[in-house]
Amino acid sequence: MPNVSLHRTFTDSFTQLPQKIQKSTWDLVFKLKDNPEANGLNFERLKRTTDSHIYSARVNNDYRAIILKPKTEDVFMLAYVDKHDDAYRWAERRRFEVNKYTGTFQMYIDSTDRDFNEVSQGLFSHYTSEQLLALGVPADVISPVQSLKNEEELLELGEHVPEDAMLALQFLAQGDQYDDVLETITDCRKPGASYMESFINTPEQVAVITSDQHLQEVLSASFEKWRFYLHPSQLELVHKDFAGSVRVLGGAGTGKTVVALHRGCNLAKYHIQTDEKILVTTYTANLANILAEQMDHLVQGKVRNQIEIKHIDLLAREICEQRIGLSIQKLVTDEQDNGIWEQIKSAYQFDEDTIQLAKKEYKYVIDPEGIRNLDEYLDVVRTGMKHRLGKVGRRAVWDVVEKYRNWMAERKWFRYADLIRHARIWLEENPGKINFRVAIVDEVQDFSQEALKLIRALVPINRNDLFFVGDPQQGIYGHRVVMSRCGIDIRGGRSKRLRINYRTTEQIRKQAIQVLKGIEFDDLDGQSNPTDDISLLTGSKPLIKKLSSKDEEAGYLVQEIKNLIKQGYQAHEIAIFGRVSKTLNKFVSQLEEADIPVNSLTTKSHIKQTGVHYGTMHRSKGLEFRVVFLVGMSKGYMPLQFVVKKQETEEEKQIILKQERSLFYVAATRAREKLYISYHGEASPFLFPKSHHLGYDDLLYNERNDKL
Ligand SMILES: Nc1ncnc2c1ncn2[C@@H]1O[C@H](COP(=O)(O)OP(=O)(O)OP(=O)(O)O)[C@@H](O)[C@H]1O
Repeated sequence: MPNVSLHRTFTDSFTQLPQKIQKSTWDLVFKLKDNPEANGLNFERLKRTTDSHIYSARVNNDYRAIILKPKTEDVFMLAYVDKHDDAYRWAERRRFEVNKYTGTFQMYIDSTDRDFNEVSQGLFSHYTSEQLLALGVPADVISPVQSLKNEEELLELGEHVPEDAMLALQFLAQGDQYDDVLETITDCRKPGASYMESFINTPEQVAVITSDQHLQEVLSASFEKWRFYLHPSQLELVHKDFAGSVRVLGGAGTGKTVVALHRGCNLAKYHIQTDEKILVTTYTANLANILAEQMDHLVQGKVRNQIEIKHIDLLAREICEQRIGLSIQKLVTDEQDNGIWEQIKSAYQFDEDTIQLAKKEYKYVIDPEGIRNLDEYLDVVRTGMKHRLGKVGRRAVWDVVEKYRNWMAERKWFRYADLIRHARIWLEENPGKINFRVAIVDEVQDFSQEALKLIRALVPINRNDLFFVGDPQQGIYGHRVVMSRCGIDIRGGRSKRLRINYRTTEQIRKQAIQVLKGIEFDDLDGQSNPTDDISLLTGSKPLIKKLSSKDEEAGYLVQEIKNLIKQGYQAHEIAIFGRVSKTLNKFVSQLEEADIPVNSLTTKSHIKQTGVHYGTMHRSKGLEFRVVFLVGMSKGYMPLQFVVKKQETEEEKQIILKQERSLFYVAATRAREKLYISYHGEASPFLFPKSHHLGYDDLLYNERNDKL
């Protein structure tokens, strides 16, 4: 029986088909698998293609599938399906090859009839043809590549370069060392491959079908690519047996969540005992919901039940209520918490300076370090705090803190951070009372030190015990952590990076990342963390639009959304984000007036299949949409002048500014295909950053501007 494989372009084209045609295509695949000679398949070689082993097969009267059938091997690879003429046109100039240097399967559009002149100061002038060949650039593509002057021209070559070679070239263009790029390639590929071997070497593009059930799964799934096409760099992280805890960092859209889900699923299936459990956790409730939904796609039944998915606050709350027996009268928000400090001040007649110092010490030292008593506070090293605070000062601070804590305890009021601390202390004092065999943590950059210690206390030290994924550039909650100080020991080989962005186009990624230029991010363990990803997709440049008033901006938004819907975009594939929810009201009401359905994104809401989604930029975390509008991006509102201004010290202001930059980066990278940024009055300095240092003139809201 022949082996059947599906190329990613086949799954892409399949999803676009009407349901009836999908059914016929499905029948075709099964027939092909059983007997390619069967009547009615019209399995015939395409004459016009550059390759002699490309065939078409009949789906029905109108539709054809394009299939690769090498002469010497009993394998079929389905490459594309579409209406007869469109399918033929798609195949016409497409080459299907095994690269003899990398052993990868390569598909690209022939461009040998064009003239390319080698340039002396080109993008790749300092590499020899041999060096480029070794990276997997096909011989025919060497001269187009050597004619390139800049990165933009490289991206324009698009499908004329095979995907794996394009990635290697993009990394080189970005400044990676040649040897490093070559090593990454040779690490995961094997030269001298047959077609079948090349499919296996290229798992990000070709799904090799292993059984009828597998074929059923691939065909009946709704074709989320991430379920079947993983890059070797992702697959390694899913399957590798690690001696201890692992941290995977990568920019937005590099597939960290995808890897975390697959790894959780893989460990649950093959590595844990039936009475053991895996914890999958993240920072917010709605992200935990999304993770649970996606995990349901990967695994069901008994194995799924061994995977518990919960956000960290809920986990801590359950431990506090169900294990420790805490009775929680009220969960205090940040705003209410500020009010409590004010009350302590007037009840005990503390002066403003003492209260402010105590608050700051609580926020940056006592709370993050999980300090329980004065002795611990007197001993602690106040990491990151610029001003010395001696014993007398600390005693004075502790006097206020004790009163604050008593105030909360008497009323049985808690913040989530308190619940995390209580749960952590209880777990450390009661080892083995709750055990997970493995914990997988998504969005680790948003976890506090206490939360990380809680995770550590939940999982005994073992092989593959903890798996963290995150992006320090997306830290929007201001936690400063050093993982090694939380009992989490990540040695060199277990600190990994993902660098290929699968979500956003390179143009959107570039616009988003420029706001972080020159800003230092560490790897959550004190070492620097580079920002050097690349995107696989290309598209149009983000559109930045200046409007003269808020009304005009709202009108513009409505018009653009109407246009997109006319072009075939569904309303739910579009999202609008603003810095604060108040900003959005006007925009939302105008959309409603124009009869465009809308959906608010709240803490617990799910992505729905109807209506344009809207919410604050904080709500955009972890989500993705085909089109994103960032509205109200005016000076004074991005970064939000009010939160920057209310910080006491310059140092605190800079911390908030960094968070605001990250917030912009997060929201902009939610866009898969199109990003629209609009403002009225003066532009946010994040839109056209001149330098990474922002003076206060760049931030202050100009009172003459139209109010948002
Ligand atoms: N190998 C792959 N092939 C195709 N699509 C992929 C692949 N890996 C990830 N994706 C897709 O890329 C998008 C981003 O993936 P994912 O959400 O895992 O990224 P992330 O790194 O967690 O992003 P963020 O940090 O921004 O939340 C998703 O749509 C996902 O389905």
